[in-house]
Parts: sequence; structure tokens; C-alpha cells
Amino acid sequence: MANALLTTSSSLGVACSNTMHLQTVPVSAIAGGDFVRRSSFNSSFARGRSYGVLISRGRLRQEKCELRARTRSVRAVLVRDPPAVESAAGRFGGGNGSVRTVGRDDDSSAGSRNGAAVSTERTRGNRSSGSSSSGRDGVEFRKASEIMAGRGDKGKSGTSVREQEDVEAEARAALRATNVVEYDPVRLYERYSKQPAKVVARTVKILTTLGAFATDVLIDQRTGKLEVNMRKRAKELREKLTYLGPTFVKIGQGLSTRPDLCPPAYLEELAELQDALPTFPDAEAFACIEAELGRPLESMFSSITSSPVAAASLGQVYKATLKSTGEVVAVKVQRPYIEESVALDFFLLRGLCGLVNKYADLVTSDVTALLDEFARRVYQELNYVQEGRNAIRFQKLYGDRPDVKVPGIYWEYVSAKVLTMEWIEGIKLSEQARITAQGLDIIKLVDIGIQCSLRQLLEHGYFHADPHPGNLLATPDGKLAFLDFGMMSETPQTARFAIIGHVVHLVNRDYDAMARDYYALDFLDAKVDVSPIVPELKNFFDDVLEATVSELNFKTIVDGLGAVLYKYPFNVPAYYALILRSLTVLEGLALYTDPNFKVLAASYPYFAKRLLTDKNPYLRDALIELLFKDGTFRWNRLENLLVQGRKDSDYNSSDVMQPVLDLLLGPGGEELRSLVEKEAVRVSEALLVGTALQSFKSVPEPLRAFIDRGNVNSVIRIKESEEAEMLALREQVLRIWGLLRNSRGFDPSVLQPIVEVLRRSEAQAMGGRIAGNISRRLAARALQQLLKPAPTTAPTLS
Ligand SMILES: Nc1ncnc2c1ncn2[C@@H]1O[C@H](COP(=O)(O)OP(=O)(O)OP(=O)(O)O)[C@@H](O)[C@H]1O
Repeated sequence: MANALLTTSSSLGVACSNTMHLQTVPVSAIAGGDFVRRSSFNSSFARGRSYGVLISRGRLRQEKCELRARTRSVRAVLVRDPPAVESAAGRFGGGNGSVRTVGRDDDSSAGSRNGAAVSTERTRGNRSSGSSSSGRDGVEFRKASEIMAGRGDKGKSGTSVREQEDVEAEARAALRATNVVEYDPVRLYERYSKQPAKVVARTVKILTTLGAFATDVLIDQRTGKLEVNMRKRAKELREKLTYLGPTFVKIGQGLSTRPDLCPPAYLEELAELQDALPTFPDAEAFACIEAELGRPLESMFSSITSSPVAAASLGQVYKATLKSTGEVVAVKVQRPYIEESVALDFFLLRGLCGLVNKYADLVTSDVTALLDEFARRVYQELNYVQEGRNAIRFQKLYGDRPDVKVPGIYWEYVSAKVLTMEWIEGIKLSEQARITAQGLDIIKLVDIGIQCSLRQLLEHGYFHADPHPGNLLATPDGKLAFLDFGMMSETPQTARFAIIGHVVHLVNRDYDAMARDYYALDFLDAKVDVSPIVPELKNFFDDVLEATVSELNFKTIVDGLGAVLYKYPFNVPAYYALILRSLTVLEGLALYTDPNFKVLAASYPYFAKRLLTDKNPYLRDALIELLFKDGTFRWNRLENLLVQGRKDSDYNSSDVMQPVLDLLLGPGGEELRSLVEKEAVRVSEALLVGTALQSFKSVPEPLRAFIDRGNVNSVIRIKESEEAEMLALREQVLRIWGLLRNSRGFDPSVLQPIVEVLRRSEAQAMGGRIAGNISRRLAARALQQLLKPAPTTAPTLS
């Protein structure tokens, strides 16, 4: 019956957020014909978007729906009676955060109200829990064990029925969100250039509010009370940003994580913008949930807090219990009219940025581009379906780590403005006293955050771009839970490798390589000559790196690089700011507990591991360059990398040096082979001669006289300085061998390529004190010995 009512064809339908009671869905999703009414849809297309007028059953209801171009054609329009805000308010009431139990719904059609035979309610990345119950929505819930086992319900395509259901549930959520608007500065211009009164009123409000604050700070400065009044002014700024609404709250949130821009008093005050913001009326929130999901509240939740548990910039969050399964969920509801509010602000701020670009010569970055990037992100955050997808993707990439938790998404209760997630019990990372009282270790949690961030930024490149302390929870079992996936970002692959290389070059004070990295990092144009940068980098870092690199804090490095690069026409792509921000936030959190915490020291094992094991040619070449400087092998660099790399939880020593070893026998490895051959001579010399020297020294004094009148050097002919060098090299090689040998998963046979190289016929030109062929054979034999099945302890060649 429903099919007969359809208009045009498309796989997508349309939902109108501002009408709340209107929704279109695809044919397959329509089941309850009683609420599908005759409808027609007229559309006109303008600038890739369509504006439709929807008319339903005699009663003319004109609703302007903004549709995305791709959803121009509509298949059916479901019209529901507008849920009365008052009735929702009456049922759930305002309140003080208490949980109200919602009585059993006697509306038997509740479950299929949106026309879909709902078979899956949630998509949980980890699916570790779940109950088996038969929902009233026709929902068949399975036991977690069944889900985990992915029991024999694979469809023909190989996808499990469950996965298929998830996809369908997500698609239905997407249908409820086809009305989302994307950031489009041109459209904003068109919209607001026709509404001068609105623009002027808002401009006056912003200028007077922020002007009053600026005046107060100016007076403080003139009267020498800047320091004394700092806390008061910080509070004032927080209140003024809150008063100005979501866009300014977002800006304040950004500032709250920038210790380079704000003094500590401001950082602390602005941090409150993270989730202690004014709430909007619960009645409106409940009405929004019903309208967006097309079902009465009581048909979905058996209980829901009567006021929000948290209110953030774009939405507020309720804690609820799903009626169908009894699972506890977090329901995030978007603030009303938020798009209108941010749109006008971005229009105004863009105008301001245009002026800055034009007249402020001191500002070298394109601030309009930065604002556009920021605005685009804020707009993305307004689509909760996208946020749900982000959470799922995040879970897939990083949720397998035993110490990371990501909330599952309940797609049947998701739309553009409503997001229902698994409830995460935990304490915010900013509440350090409470965390410690629970017996949890802040530094360990921060370390989990850093390790997970490094993998986000540098492995998959998909990262949480808003990791403020309000979005990070410590769970009772010591895991780190990530919340709020509205703002995600990506690091391009080339940049990921370049960053790893750059950090390693920095740690190894390889300033030439560091300067060249700025091309790969996209900071400098290939035409810019980097040679003058080298001495400047050396100047700055030789001083600050005086102690050890791991003692450097992140801010010093960033400031140092900034000071050097400032003089050159450099440009920092937006994602670097986000990367720096996420690591700075984590470093800041750790500093509260341990003032000596250094993010670089905590991250370096990851960098070392990547460099030692990654097969990417850029990283492999960076490793070779690092190890073979001016034709000699730098054993101390290798030792340092091994010492650091094995601290990484994912370190597997059988992968170590694999990229280099692979190259060694390959067609492009000639240069490397000759370096290895040369080094093999040096090492075999050091091992053999060093062993002889040591053996001689272990001979009792009186007996030494028998060996060439007590002077071993007369046998081996060696200077004292060379002897010291040789013994040091021998010690180092044995230490490195020990590091490898004692590492988890090390298989000595992986070094076979070195033996192969030494056996090759072209490896003839072996110089050194011991004749070439002998040296080569000895080196090969010594290695062969080493490569025998592993003894329980590291071998000593002496
Ligand atoms: N799954 C969850 N379990 C428990 N609490 C949650 C959950 N999701 C959100 N919260 C609470 O709600 C707060 C706000 O949520 P969230 O950060 O997702 O909202 P937002 O409007 O996107 O915030 P922001 O201003 O950071 O962009 C969180 O800081 C947390 O206290």
C-alpha cells in the first residue's frame, strides 16, 4: 500500500529537521501504512540544492526543506502529527538530573513507527556485551557470545546477517539525517547579505561583549593589575564566550588547550567550556528526540534522566535505559537552532578574517582558510550520524587495543540531531584527584592516550581532533575511553612518514636531514633553499638538546622550530596544529601529576619502532641514512633505536631491520652491500682482535711473558687508541646483539641476508688488518655462529 504512494525514485529519502514531524524514507523502510499519507513533492533546484514544499492530505503544510543535491529525488514522505513539546515535557518533566522511569508504552505500533522493521538497534565496535531479549519493535536481540562468535549466519556475500542488519540500521539513521547542511561560505554570503538587520545586531552584540572584556584587560594593564585580576578576567572571558553561544564556546575550547597562547588561569577557566555549559530546556530536547526518531520517548527508553548529565557546546547528554534491552545509553541531543547560530557567526568572522588577510601584514597565514577549515569541522560536528560513523571507524582502527574503550553506537536511535551511544562509566581525565582516589594511575592513562594518539596520527592517519580532557574518561578498570567523535581529522600518508623521520632526525641531531624534511612535510616550497636553515637549527637545538632529547618538552621544540622557520616563507598545514594540540593536551594532563613528564620521551619508543620496522621506502631510506653516516655504520644510533624501540608495546624484534635487510639482497642494494661489507670487516676485526686482546689480558701476568715478550700488540700490531676503539666497538656490537637476542620474537635467521652478502663473489675487496678473504670468511663464520639456534642467554664472543 505504501508503495502506491511513492513519488520519484531514489535510494535515499529526506527528513526535514526544522519540521521535525516530517520524514521521508525509502520504500523498503515503510511498513506502517497508516501514517504514510498522500504527498507530493515539488522541488526547485538552486545552486546544487533543492527547496521543496511539502503538501500533505488537504492540510497545507509548507515546510522549506533544504536538501542536498544528491537527495533531490524523494520516494515517499511520511507525515506525522507534530509531537507536542508540552506533552513530552509533561511526561518527563524538568528536573534535577534524577532518573524518571517511563511506564510501559501501550502503543503497540511504537516499534515500527518509523516504518522500519527494526532488527538491529546498535552497532557496537567491540560488542562485548548485550542481552538477549525480544524487543517490542520486533527486535530480536542476540546474546553477546553469539555475536562474538559471528555464528554461522553468514549471507551469500560473506557478510554476517548481523553486519547486514547494522548496515541497514545505519542506513536508516542516515535517512533521518539527509537534511544536514554543509559549510558553504558562498551560500552564507548569499543568505546574510540579504539580512543586514540580523548581521548588524549580531555584530553589535559581539563587539560590545568582547569590547567590554578587552577594555577591562586594557585598564588592568594600565593600572598594573594584570596579574592580580587574571583569574577574574579569565572567568569574565569564559562567561562572555558562553553568552555569545556555540561558535565562541568552540573558539574558547580551542584556546583552553593552547598553553602557548593563554596563561594558566585562562586555560583552567576556559576548560570549563568543555562540558559545563548552560543547558537548554529538557522539554525541547525530548521533543527533538521524538521528532528526529519518529517515536514517542517511552517507546524507546524505560528511563531517562529528567535533566542532562552534561551540557556541551553543541548538545546536551542524557543518561537513559533502552526499553528493548535494558542497556544503559548516553543520548546526545543537539541544541535547537544551532546551525542558524553558527552560520551567522562564521559569516561575520569570515568578513573579519578577510580584513586581517588584507591589512595585517604581520599575520603571514591565510586566516580565512584557517577559519573555513574550522567552520567546516564545526558543521561536520552538527551531523550526529557522521559522528556515529566516526566512532565506529575509530573503534575498528584502535578499539582492539586492550586499554582503549570506544562507545558503541545504537543506530536505531540516531539521527542528525540525536546520537545514542553506549554509556561509559568513568571519570574525566581532568578530575585527577578522583582518578587517584580510585587507585588509578594518571600517568599510565596519559601514556595510553599518547600511544593511541601516535597510532592515530602516524599509523592510520585518522585521528580524534578534539581530545580535550572532557572527552577522555578513565574507566574503573583502568582503560582510557574516548568520547565525542564529532571532530576527526586525517594526516596524509606522506606527512605521516615525514613526521616520523623528522622526529628521529631531531633526536639524532641530524640537522641537514631535518632541514630537508621541511620539503616532505610540506612546510616549504621545493624552490626554497634550506641550507641556511641548517646552522640555525644547529644553533637552537645544540643548546636545548644539551642534556638528553627526552628531557625536552614538546612546547620547547615547537617554539624552537617556530622561531627558526619564522624567517622563511613556510606554511603549516592545518592538521599539524591539530596533531600538536592533541599531544600538548596529553602532556599538559600529565604535567599536573608529574612535572617532569615529557611527551617526547614517552613517544620516542614508537618512533624508533616504526623506523626500525616499517617497510615504507621513505622510512627505510631514513633509517639507512641514519645508520650509515659518511660511509661508516653508527652503532650507537642502532643501539639507541633498539633500546627505545623495544619499549614500545607492539615491538617485535623479528621485524627489526627487515626493511634494510630486504634491500640488502635486492637489485637496488649495491651501495648498501658495499657499506655492509666494509662494516663487516670492521666488526669482525673488532670481535676477533678485541677477543684476542681481552684473552691476552685475562692471561695471568707471569704467563704473559711467554706471548711475544708480554706485548700482544706486537702480535696483532695495533695502536693503543685503535685498541680502545676496537674494544668499544666490540662491546657495543655484543650489547646490540644481546638486545636483539633477548627481545621477544627474535629469530636470528632474519640476519641471513648479511651472511649472503659476505659470501657473494663480489665481496672481494675487503681491506683491513686481516687479509680480505680471510676477513670475509671469518665475518661470515662469526655470523653463522651467532645465527645458530638461540641459547637461553646472549652469547659472548669472547
Ligand atoms: N557515551 C557516553 N558515556 C558517558 N558520558 C558521556 C558519553 N558521551 C558523552 N558523555 C558526557 O557528555 C559530555 C559531552 O559530550 P560530547 O563531548 O560528546 O558533546 P559535544 O557537544 O560534542 O561536546 P564538545 O563541546 O566537546 O564538542 C561528555 O564530556 C561526557 O561527560
